[in-house]
Amino acid sequence: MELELRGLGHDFGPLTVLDDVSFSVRESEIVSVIGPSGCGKSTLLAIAGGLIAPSRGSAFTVGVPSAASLNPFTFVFQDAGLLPWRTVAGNVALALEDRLPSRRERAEIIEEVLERTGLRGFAQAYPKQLSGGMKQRVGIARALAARPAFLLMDEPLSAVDAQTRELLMEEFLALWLRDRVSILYVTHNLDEAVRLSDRIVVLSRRPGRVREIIDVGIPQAERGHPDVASELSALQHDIWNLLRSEARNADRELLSMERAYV
Ligand SMILES: Nc1ncnc2c1ncn2[C@@H]1O[C@H](COP(=O)(O)OP(=O)(O)OP(=O)(O)O)[C@@H](O)[C@H]1O
Repeated sequence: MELELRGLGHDFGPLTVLDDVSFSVRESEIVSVIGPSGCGKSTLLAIAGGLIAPSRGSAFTVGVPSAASLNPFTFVFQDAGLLPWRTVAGNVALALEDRLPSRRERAEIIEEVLERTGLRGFAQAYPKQLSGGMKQRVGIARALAARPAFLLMDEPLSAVDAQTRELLMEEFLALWLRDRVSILYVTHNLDEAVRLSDRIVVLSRRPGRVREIIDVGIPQAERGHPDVASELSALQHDIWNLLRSEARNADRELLSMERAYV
C-alpha cells in the first residue's frame, strides 16, 4: 500500500500551517519529515492518518492493506500513552480487543509481539515499573500487534535518553528489516532521520512547504556500519545547513508570539 499526499494545505482559522505539500510513501519505505518547530509536521501526520481533513489538496492510499491488518493506519506518539492500571500484555491487548474476538488468537499475537520487542519477561509488569525506553517498546509492540499497513510515528524517541534512543533505533531497524511496514516518521532529530529513512522530506518554516526531498541511498541494514558513518554525518550536516536559517527564524517567530501573549 502506498500513501500519496498531493498539494496539501491546511489552515487553523487564519493560521496557514501547510502549503502545497506533495510527496509519497511507497510500499515498505521509511519516509521522515523534518522541519523547524511549528512548521506543521504533526498536522501533516494527522492528515495522512485521516484524523484531520486538509483544507486543500488530498491524502489518499493506493492499493489495499493485507487481509491480516487489523488497523491499516496505526499511530505511535512520543508518549506511549499506556493505561497505568493494565499490565504490559493488557496494554498490547487494547489494540486487539475490538477487532479480534478470539481470545486465543489475541494471546498468540501478544506473545509474538512481546517476544519481538524484547518484552517477553515483562508481560505482567505495570507501566509504573518500566523505564521510559521500555514504555516506548510497549507502545511499538501495541502498534505492531495491529499489523498496520502504515505506521505513523510522531517523534517516538524524543522522550528517551540518548543511550536508550540509540538502542531503540537499532531494535526498531531490526524489526523493520523483518516486516518492512511503510512508515511516515516525524522527527526533530537529524541523526534519527538519516539513520532510519529511505527518504527525508525537509519542510520550510510555517507554513510548511517542501524544501527538498533527500534520498539517503544507503540500505538500512548497512547504516550501523562504521564505513558509512562519515557519509551519514555529511548528510546530516547538509540537512542542517538547509534547516539552520529556517529554524532560527521559526524560533524568533515563536518567541515573539509568546511575548505577545505575556
Ligand atoms: N488544533 C489546532 N488549532 C489551532 N492551531 C493549531 C492546532 N494544532 C496545531 N496548531 C498550530 O499549528 C502550527 C503547526 O503545529 P504542528 O504541531 O503541526 O507543528 P510541528 O511542526 O509538529 O511542531 P513541533 O515541531 O513544535 O512539534 C503551530 O503553530 C500550532 O500552534
